[in-house]
Amino acid sequence: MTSSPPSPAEGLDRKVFRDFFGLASGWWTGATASRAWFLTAALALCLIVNVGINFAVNTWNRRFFDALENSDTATVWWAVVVFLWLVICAAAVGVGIVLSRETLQVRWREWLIGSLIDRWLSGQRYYRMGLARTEPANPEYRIADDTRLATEPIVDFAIGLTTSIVSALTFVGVLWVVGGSLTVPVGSGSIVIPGYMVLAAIFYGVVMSTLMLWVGHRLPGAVARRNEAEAKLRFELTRLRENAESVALIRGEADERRALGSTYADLVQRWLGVVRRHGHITWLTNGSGVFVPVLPLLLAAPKYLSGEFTLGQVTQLAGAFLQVQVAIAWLVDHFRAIAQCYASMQRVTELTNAIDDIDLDRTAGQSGGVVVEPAAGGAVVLAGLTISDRTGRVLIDRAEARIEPGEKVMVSGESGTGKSMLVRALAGLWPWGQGAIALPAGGQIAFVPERAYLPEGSLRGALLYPAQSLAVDDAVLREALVEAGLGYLGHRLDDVGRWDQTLSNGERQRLAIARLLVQRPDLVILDGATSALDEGGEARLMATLVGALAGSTLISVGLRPGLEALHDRKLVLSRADDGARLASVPLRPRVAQAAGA
Ligand SMILES: Nc1ncnc2c1ncn2[C@@H]1O[C@H](COP(=O)(O)OP(=O)(O)OP(=O)(O)O)[C@@H](O)[C@H]1O
Repeated sequence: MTSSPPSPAEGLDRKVFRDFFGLASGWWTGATASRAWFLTAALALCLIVNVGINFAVNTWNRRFFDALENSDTATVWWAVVVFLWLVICAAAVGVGIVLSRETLQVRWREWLIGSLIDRWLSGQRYYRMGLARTEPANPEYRIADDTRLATEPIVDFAIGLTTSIVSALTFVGVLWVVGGSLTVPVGSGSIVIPGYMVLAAIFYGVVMSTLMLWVGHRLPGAVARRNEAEAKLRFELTRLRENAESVALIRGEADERRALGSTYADLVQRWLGVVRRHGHITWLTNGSGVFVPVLPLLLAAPKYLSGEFTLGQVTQLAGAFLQVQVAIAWLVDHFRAIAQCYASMQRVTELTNAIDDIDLDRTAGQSGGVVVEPAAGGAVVLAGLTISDRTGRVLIDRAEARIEPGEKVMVSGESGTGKSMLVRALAGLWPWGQGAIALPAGGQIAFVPERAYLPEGSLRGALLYPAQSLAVDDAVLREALVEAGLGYLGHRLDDVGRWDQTLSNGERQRLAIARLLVQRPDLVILDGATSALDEGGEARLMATLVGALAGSTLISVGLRPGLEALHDRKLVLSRADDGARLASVPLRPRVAQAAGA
């Protein structure tokens, strides 16, 4: 059962922003910089022109209402024509904003996904994080969805911020110039408040934003916790699907249902927490939504009634007040999106931090790390190889071995003595420990685990994987299938499907061996690669492999004793308290057996 997802701290952590922007700003500085800056500049230009159009509409309002008040028919008609042009310009700039904004979002996310996938896949980090148990839950969701949920709102924030600043400067100017000062009688004298509409607009905006921050500061944490619970539910459903056969065979549905029910109940609780906080925020947003259009009319009313303002000026001031409000309180409008975005940024940075940590682990292992290097001469050499786990517990102690080119060596030992660890170390996937492994330089190396990976696609693709570009004749592929005991699949080379699901365990293992017969690597390392076959079938398949790859070095782990005859030597791991010991045991010469097989 997976553990409950961690609850992110409430509030916003600045490190998350720093880490995320450190990562995501690479789009503007790397090879993609010219495209990134072009889209950014295009968007900024559209936004500035858009504020210009808003200013023109605001001025238009004043002219139009003044003309109505003065029954000036000629100006009213002129205003109608100008308005039609303003509509066309507003529509065109709107299209410009949508296209530049969405293209920027798509391209930025494309870059971010690409760079995350590169970081995740390179150096087998996707696998090593699992081994080290430091992988954050659902990395695939973080790469596929959180990148979108994090980047899209940031672009929208940037748009809101740019529009707000330009708009605030423009319309504060309108309020200042058109609104003028207000003279308030006090006792026998009076007080003059200069730019009173500006002061009122700024005061109202700041008060509302502060209230919003105060009421909404717990929302980001609540959204992050809900997203974690969503991710857990998805993970558990996926895990159930992946283990469908095992669960179905032991009739585990009721237990799974109970576990899923408790996960879903937790999600619902966290969701309701978000709903409650949205409710609190809506008090403010809706109240303010009704109040804001009326407030400037109330503020302008005294000067209109005293004849200082025309109707046009009142309309213009009301519009400008609203624009300043929207500008100052842009945070209010975007609060929910910030919360959503923060949670996703956090999930992306958790993944990149885990990736960085696994690299640190590799280079700064307590004992210097296992060094895997190519060496001339073609031999596989283990020199002072100690393999430990991440805590420093020694699993294999100071192993020494030299496997000559073409030699066939069997690695055996009781369960848990570290045979698979040795294979991981040979593959460069287990960094913890010390000592050195030399592998043949330039030679092709194939690792075949117990459950061979078969990609989706044609059978031909599965046989050639990962050397898809290898030009191999169909006859050779069919011959390999026949030799591996899969001759009946020979006519299905181009059949596309999920071969990993349609083949049985034994067939999958035979296919992995057929792959070796096609690709003919110089060094083959098998880890339980034929364990699903019956003893006779395994012996025949191994004899075929040994015979076909006579010149290749073979290291095979976990094979039944009956196969000793096909190997030159045995490396035996024997359990000891301070780490298993590796010893070399000679076997009878195999030439005759292999040839006779
Ligand atoms: N990811 C891991 N992190 C820490 N320790 C691990 C990890 N995987 C395995 N081990 C431990 O390392 C030891 C050796 O495991 P390994 O899988 O290499 O044994 P093995 O000899 O291949 O066993 P078997 O024959 O049963 O497959 C075991 O004690 C196991 O618990």
